[in-house]
Amino acid sequence: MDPRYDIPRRAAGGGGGSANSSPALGAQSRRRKMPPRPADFKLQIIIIGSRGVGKTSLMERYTDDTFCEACKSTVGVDFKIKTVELRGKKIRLQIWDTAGQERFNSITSAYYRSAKGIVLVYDITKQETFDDLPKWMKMIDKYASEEAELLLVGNKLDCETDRIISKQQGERFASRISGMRFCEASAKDNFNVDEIFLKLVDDILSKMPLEVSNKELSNSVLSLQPEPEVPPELPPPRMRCC
Ligand SMILES: Nc1nc2c(ncn2[C@@H]2O[C@H](COP(=O)(O)OP(=O)(O)OP(=O)(O)O)[C@@H](O)[C@H]2O)c(=O)[nH]1
Repeated sequence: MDPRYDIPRRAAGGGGGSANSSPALGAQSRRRKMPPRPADFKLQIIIIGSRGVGKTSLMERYTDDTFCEACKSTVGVDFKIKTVELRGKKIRLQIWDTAGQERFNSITSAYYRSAKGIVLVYDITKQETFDDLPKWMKMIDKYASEEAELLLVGNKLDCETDRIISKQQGERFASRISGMRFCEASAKDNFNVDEIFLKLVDDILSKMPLEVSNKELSNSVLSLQPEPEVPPELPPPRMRCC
């Protein structure tokens, strides 16, 4: 993986060995403990694509390193937060996972506008999820910001023997859309999952003019009051369970 993608790995065993320290040392280290540095930056990323392509699985693999074999379909939208460090900045990522079912489009479309990055997913073993891509591009054109970074992901790479959509087909689709990147991944095998999100964030940061990023930076540092996780005009996301 690119060494610039310097993400804090979840500490194995939960917290630097303090569980084995003596009580006195524990108290001492507690006194010395610095409060975590607040995030410099907030970014929203939205995951879209047809039903069952693995949007939730990619999000959960990235944020919690878990995989669910028999998940329920997402209803409306769900989200997770993950903090990453990139280009010397601490970035708080808000990742929106949207329902693939068309009947939720009126809810999910409201979340496109604020996304700085869009992950469009299809399933390499399901032709119809690839055929649906132009429909999702129409949603992007209609509802997303023109500046949003786009990444096309062919998921379920672990199912190579059932593959219907070749890598070249995915590449060709992405190459026809200005600035769209492409990769294949497997949420199940945890292949290319970190890379999807980190590459997208890196692209977002790299295209931000310095003055804009400084402005956004100071805005986010100044607005330390709790921010609403959901845009106020939108209904709260409906959570799913596995
Ligand atoms: N083999 C394999 N199965 C996967 C992978 N990712 C997801 N799945 C499975 O595909 C099914 C659908 O996954 P979800 O993550 O719920 O798909 P989704 O796109 O969020 O679906 P909707 O919420 O209905 O839009 C589940 O049974 C997952 O276990 C993968 O990389 N490989």
